Amino acid sequence: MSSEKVLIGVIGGSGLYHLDNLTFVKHVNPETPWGYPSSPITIASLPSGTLIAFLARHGPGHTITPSNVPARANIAALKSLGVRAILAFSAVGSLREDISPGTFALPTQIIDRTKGVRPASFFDGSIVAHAAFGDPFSLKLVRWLEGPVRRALDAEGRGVQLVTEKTIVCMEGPQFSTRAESLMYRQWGGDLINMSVLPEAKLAREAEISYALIATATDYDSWRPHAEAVTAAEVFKTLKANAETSRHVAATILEELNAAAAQGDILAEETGSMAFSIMPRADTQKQEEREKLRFVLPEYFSD
Ligand SMILES: CSC[C@H]1O[C@H](OP(=O)(O)O)[C@H](O)[C@@H]1O
Ligand SMILES: Nc1ncnc2[nH]cnc12
Repeated sequence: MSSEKVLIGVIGGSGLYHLDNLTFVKHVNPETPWGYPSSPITIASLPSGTLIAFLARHGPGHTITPSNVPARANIAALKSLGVRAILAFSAVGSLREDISPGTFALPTQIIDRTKGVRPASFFDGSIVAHAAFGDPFSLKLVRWLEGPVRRALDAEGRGVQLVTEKTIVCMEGPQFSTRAESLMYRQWGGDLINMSVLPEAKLAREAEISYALIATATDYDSWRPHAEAVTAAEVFKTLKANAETSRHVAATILEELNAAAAQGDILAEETGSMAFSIMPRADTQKQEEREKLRFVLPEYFSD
């Protein structure tokens, strides 16, 4: 564990393997009870000297498939550094005509289409917990982000639009969806699609970390009649510009985000949220399981 606490963690997705305008401090690679994170975590300082943590979800050279991202180690490692709020970025497909490639979105709902092959809980032994997940993103954090992200996009001057209140489908991959699936997700109410927001968002909730996603649209997936179905080449066309804009957004808002997290209100929904989710059998809990869980939730599993 680090002695310097870092409140804000940033997870970079496809195309976003580093941030700009930060002073590099060090790399850390905490071993967690769930293994090592996707990559060493970069600790960097903002102009004020405030530290933030950056983690590349697929590794710095994009060598980890969405199904193999060590999400438990990633979230546990960030929590061990003191992280209380995560701003995650993701390249996503659009399921709506008005969300054109290049658009940024702050989703508020998720439809889970992963296939049960990803470990999705810290509670996989005999200590049972049922985290609330009706609102899978931290709504206070999402609402807070709207203004600063919109202002950052306006200031960049590329005309990038921000849309809110959207539903993201998380599919297993690594292959993209069929046309029939893509059409079905639209009927279900999906607006965006990726392969990464789960189990990341679930694990952040279990670790009592406020979590929000900036979804950056790269393509129209495969639902449009008479249009090509999505290919990786199509995604790559927009990925670089989206990553540049993501870096601009991060550089613009992180100082303010850290100040808001330090003040506390945007963390309020998640802090303490697991207190009534863990089945109350402390007397029978196995010591080795308590030790593992102490790594992410010291509040509930300290002796
Ligand atoms: C490169 S296309 C599919 C890939 O991109 C997204 O990654 P991330 O969410 O980490 O930006 C999507 O979820 C898939 O993993
Ligand atoms: N169409 C798509 N489906 C799933 N994940 C994606 N990431 C970027 N575009 C995607």
